[in-house]
Amino acid sequence: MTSDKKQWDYSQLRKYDLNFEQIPRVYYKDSKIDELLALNRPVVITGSNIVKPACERWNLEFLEDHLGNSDHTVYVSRNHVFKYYDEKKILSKSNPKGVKFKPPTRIVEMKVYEFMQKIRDWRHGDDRIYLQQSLNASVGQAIAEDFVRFDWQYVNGKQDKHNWGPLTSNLLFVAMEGNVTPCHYDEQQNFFAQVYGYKRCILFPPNQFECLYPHPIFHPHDRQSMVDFEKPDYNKFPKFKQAKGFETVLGPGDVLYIPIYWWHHVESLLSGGPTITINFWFKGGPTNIEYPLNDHQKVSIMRNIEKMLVEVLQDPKEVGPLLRTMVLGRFT
Ligand SMILES: O=C(O)C(=O)C[C@H](CCCc1ccccc1)C(=O)O
Ligand SMILES: [Zn+2]
Repeated sequence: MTSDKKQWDYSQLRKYDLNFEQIPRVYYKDSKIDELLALNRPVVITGSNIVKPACERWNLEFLEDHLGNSDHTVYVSRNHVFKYYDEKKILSKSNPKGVKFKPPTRIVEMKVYEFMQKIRDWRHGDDRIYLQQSLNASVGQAIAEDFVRFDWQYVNGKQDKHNWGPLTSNLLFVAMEGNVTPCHYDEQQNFFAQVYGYKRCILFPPNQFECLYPHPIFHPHDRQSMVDFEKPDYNKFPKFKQAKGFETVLGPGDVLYIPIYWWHHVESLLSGGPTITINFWFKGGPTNIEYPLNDHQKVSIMRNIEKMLVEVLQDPKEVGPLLRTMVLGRFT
C-alpha cells in the first residue's frame, strides 16, 4: 500500500477565481466506477494496473533511451499556456483571408534527446516545450513491451460495457512542470492515465457551455474556451462567474475518466518536476436519441447548426447577426 500521504501541497496549484468540488476517487474494483461511467460522470480510478508497467519504470531518462529515434511532435510556447489550435482551420474557406489568427504555440519536430536536453537546460524566460505524440510503432522495444502489458482487459471491459466506440489513439504527453493546457472539450471518451509526476485537472459538465464561451467552430481554437482563467474578462464573459468546476490532482497510477464533451483544464504542478501522461481516446459510440436530450447531445446539435450556417452563409461574419436576429427578443 503506497503511503497515502499527499505528495504535493496547495502552493503548487495555480489560483483561479473559481470554486471546485472534488472528483470522486474510487478503487478500480468498486462497482461505483461503472455507475459513474454509465452516467458520463468523471471519476478517478485508483489502484488499477491500467498503465502499471509504465508507472514502474518510465521517467524522462527511460523515455530518452527507449522512445526511439524518429522525430517527435513538440509544441513550443512563449509562456506556460499551450492553447491547442487546428492548423487546418487557419486558412479554411470559413476564414477566407486567413487574417489575424496568430498561433499561440508553434510545432517543432525534434528527436527525443533534443527535447530532453532542452528540458535539462531550461532557464526562466526560455520558451517552454510540451511533447504530445501518439504512441505508435516507432517506439522502442521496451516501451512496446510495457504498452502490451497495460491492463487491456480492464480497459476493453469498460469500453464494451459502456458501449464506447473504437479506441482511436493513445497519446503520450511529456510536460514541463507548470505547463497548462487551457480549458477545452474533446468529442471522445477519455481514460487519462497519469504515469509520472502530478497533474491537476479541472472539469466542467457540458451544460456549462454558456459559462465557458467556446470559440466559434470555424475558428482554429474550436472547442477551446475563450476565457483566460488567469485573467477572466467578466465584461465579455459575465457567466464565467457562475461556472462550477470539479477538480482532482492525479499522481502516478491514477486514471481519470474524462467523459466525452466535458470541459477540462490540465496543469502540471508548479515545482513538481516534469510529468508523463498517456491518454486513451475512444469514439463516443452510438447515441440512441432519447428525450429529453442530454447535455452533450445539445452541444452536438449546436455544433451542427453552426456548421450548417457557415456552409450556407459562406461568410462566418454573418453567422452571429443571423442568430441574433433569429433569437433575441423572440425566445424569451
Ligand atoms: O487528453 C486530453 O484530452 C487532454 O486534454 C490532455 C492535455 C493535452 C491535450 C492537447 C490537445 C488538446 C486538444 C486537442 C488535441 C490535443 C494535457 O494533459 O495537457
Ligand atoms: Zn482534451
